[in-house]
Amino acid sequence: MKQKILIVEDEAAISGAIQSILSDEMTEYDFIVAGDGLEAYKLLEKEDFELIISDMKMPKMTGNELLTQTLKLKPESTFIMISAFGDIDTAVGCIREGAYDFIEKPIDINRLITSVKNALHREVLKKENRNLQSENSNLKKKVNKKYQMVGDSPALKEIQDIIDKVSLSDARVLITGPNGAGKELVAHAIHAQSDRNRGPMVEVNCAAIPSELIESELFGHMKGSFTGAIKDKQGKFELATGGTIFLDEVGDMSLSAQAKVLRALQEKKVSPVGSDKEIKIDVRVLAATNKDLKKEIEEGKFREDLFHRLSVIEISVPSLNERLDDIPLLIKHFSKIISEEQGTPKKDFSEAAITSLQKLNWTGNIRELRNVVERLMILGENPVEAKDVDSFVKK
Ligand SMILES: Nc1ncnc2c1ncn2[C@@H]1O[C@H](COP(=O)(O)OP(=O)(O)OP(=O)(O)O)[C@@H](O)[C@H]1O
Repeated sequence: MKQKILIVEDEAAISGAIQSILSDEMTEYDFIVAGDGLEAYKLLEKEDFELIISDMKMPKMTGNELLTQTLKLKPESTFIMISAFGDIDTAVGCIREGAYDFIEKPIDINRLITSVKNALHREVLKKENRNLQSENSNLKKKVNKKYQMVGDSPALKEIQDIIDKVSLSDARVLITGPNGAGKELVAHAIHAQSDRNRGPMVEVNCAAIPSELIESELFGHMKGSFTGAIKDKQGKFELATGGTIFLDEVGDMSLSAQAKVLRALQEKKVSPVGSDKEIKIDVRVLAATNKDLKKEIEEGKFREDLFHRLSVIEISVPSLNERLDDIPLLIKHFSKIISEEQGTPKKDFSEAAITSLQKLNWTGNIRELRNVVERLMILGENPVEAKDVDSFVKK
């Protein structure tokens, strides 16, 4: 079905001329004519028009009244006003009221065609923009869902509160806590909620990179700067420009790498290995560790100055054993996402099964709970019962 343009004009000769000229130029639209403002308004109540081209002086309802009433009814409507009485004041008044353009009579055909084409182009852009906005908000919802922190224990609520606050700033955050407790999730949530979410989130697992390569990994290198450097490579700090760098397992970084990271944070610049040029960096730094960094400092394994640079804010993620209240919601959450990911039916867990699970010792924290839920969904009955927990969860 073609989209429609409404022409509102009490002089049939003029509306006929406008209709004939525009329909020759724009064959993809249907042009409908109304003889006065009231007739137009009745049509507008029933149908949508891409554009309304309206005379000002008409019986029953003037163009100005039509403009005001229509914008109340459909605020997104686009109007081009036409008037023989066009003086600057009328034109300015119409535009101020919300009209897109104002054309004086006698109508200059080229001016009319250009104005109509521009208005329609603007409509296309408006639609594209609306689609992009809804796509963007769907994507954001998906990202936020992926990094959603499930749980209603006081400890988790406190963490969520801190995340909400630190997301508004660029402050460095050190996230501590045992393995599998959700440190990485906290880092992603901070990035996703911050203004930097349009930029990249670059993760570096400091424990997984051999100490002789960490400098090149973080700051990049120039071709030929060491054996194996066969081409120039950008470092993670540079790749994270405009976004966030997440230094996971930061407590496992060698002392020499720590010194270089400290310099990068102090000077907000990095130098690729084998280069004397310096690259300015604009990144937010988040770090995580399961080590007790104060103890590492005492033992001479971690630099105190770097610790203070990284831990402007510290978020300590408690073990699952310290927030057993979160277990029921986490089970529900994992059962849902596991069945979605694997296309298997969702399973319920009986009250007794949940209570049994709350009595276990969760040394592997939430990661371990997720694995156990997955195992019980595969091996257990539906609903999963306490006896399934006894049979399939060895502790
Ligand atoms: N509150 C939570 N709600 C839902 N899922 C969670 C929550 N906390 C952690 N998870 C999930 O548990 C798993 C382990 O979390 P994560 O990787 O963030 O832990 P970690 O502390 O960074 O672990 P490690 O120190 O071993 O790297 C992930 O699959 C994560 O999505």
